[in-house]
Amino acid sequence: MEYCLAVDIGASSGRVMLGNLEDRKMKLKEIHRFANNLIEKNGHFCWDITRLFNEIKTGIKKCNQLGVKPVSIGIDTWAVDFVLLDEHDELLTDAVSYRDPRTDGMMEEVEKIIMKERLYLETGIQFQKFNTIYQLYAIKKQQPEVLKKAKTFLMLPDYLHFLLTGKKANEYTNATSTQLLNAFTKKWDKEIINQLDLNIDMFQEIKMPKDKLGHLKPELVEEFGFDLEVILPATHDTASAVLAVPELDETIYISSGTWSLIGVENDFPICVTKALDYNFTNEGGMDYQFRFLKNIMGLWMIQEVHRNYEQKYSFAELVDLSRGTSNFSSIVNVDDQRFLKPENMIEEIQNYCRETNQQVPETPGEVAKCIFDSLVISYVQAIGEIEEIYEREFSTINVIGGGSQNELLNQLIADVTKKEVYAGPIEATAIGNLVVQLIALGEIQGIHEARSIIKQSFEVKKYVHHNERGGL
Ligand SMILES: Nc1ncnc2c1ncn2[C@@H]1O[C@H](COP(=O)(O)OP(=O)(O)O)[C@@H](O)[C@H]1O
Ligand SMILES: C[C@H](O)[C@H](O)[C@@H](O)C(=O)COP(=O)(O)O
Ligand SMILES: [Mg+2]
Repeated sequence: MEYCLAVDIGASSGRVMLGNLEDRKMKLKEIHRFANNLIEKNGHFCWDITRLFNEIKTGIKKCNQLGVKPVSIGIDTWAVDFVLLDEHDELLTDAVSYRDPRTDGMMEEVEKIIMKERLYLETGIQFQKFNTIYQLYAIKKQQPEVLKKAKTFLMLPDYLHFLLTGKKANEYTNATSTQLLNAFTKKWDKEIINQLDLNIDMFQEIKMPKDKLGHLKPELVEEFGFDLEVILPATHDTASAVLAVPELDETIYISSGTWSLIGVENDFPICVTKALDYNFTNEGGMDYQFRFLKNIMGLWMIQEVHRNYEQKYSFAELVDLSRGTSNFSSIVNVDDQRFLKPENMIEEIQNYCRETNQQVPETPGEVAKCIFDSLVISYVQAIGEIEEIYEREFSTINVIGGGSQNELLNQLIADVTKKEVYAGPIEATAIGNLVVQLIALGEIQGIHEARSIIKQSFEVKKYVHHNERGGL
């Protein structure tokens, strides 16, 4: 019975989870949790990558207090963001966030060189202004000397694994989110990279989930009191999360955290014109599966409202406050770019409602209800697009991640879609991270057995639509 460590760092919080199998059930223990947030550094919105690494080390050391010695560790985070290293393996860049405005206008600049249709056919990746391709193009335009000096490109989980082991590689699932990896060759698309002159030599070898990257640097073995082997999970957190969906047949998943990622799992990329028009993406998964999904602004909006109210209301309290506002029904387009990084989310929502001649939310409950109702509208739109492209209906929706604790939202989804809604596992990302390690260690045969174990190990709540409640 081996213990493994999964480190899941989302945009709002990180957690170090200890996992193992007992009687063919998965046991999961949260041994460290920490906040994550943007910081302003050198004029950009960044992640405090040094603090995040120190939090990981704090979590690893807590194993000693528990008297356990895990054998492996894997780290996953959000997608697209990266760092560049110089010839001495020192940081050339900060860990700039995808919410930073440095990529404003870059998609249009790239499109002057590579047509959208071609980029989509080669990579299958959605057009988001924050994709890695546009972040790198921004560096090329704004700091050309930095791109020229770069010897190593590492996405954030790659970099954290490098800090642990000294080994460099780009993990496949996260690399697909860059919009620079070819969906068919599964390798860096050298033609696209060279056409944009993005320094092809800095990209590293593509490694797959289950690959063993290496053991800890000796000084860390000394610091922790035990060794660990890095076994690559699906380092894109959503790729890990979807591995933990207990039942995928007939199911549309909603990975509900800072973002809402809504989609289905596929054996091949879907790059048809309609998928491009609806801006769906084909992110890579373990065993070369694809996640055909759409990004929806997600619970980021309520996170910002929580911050605007200076954490006066918990997320659960904001949900409860929204229940008492049934006569409030204003809706915003959650996917409007104005909500990606507004100065003040409450004011941005109020301005939107004012500009669209709708009732302006004034109380915390009204603001929260506007967000939850508006998210469901966007989910319904995406579900309709998925069923149109697949030319079939899906009978169930599985909400995974922290957002699956929002019982009001889960019920709203069931009421409006009239589909069965399953909520959980909450820590789907960490669970998906762990199953990959356990598969690599030979403790689980493969993803089918893993999903069966997950189904028996974790609570999933069911919601059905209540006729008397009606829709929105
Ligand atoms: N008790 C709760 N009730 C309702 N919503 C909750 C609760 N706990 C967490 N959430 C929601 O879960 C979100 C965080 O989900 P999580 O998957 O941890 O995000 P990420 O991985 O992006 O950091 C919060 O923004 C909040 O909206
Ligand atoms: C920017 C990306 O679209 C984003 O990272 C998304 O892919 C994702 O992984 C979100 O994860 P959270 O846990 O931060 O919601
Ligand atoms: Mg997450």
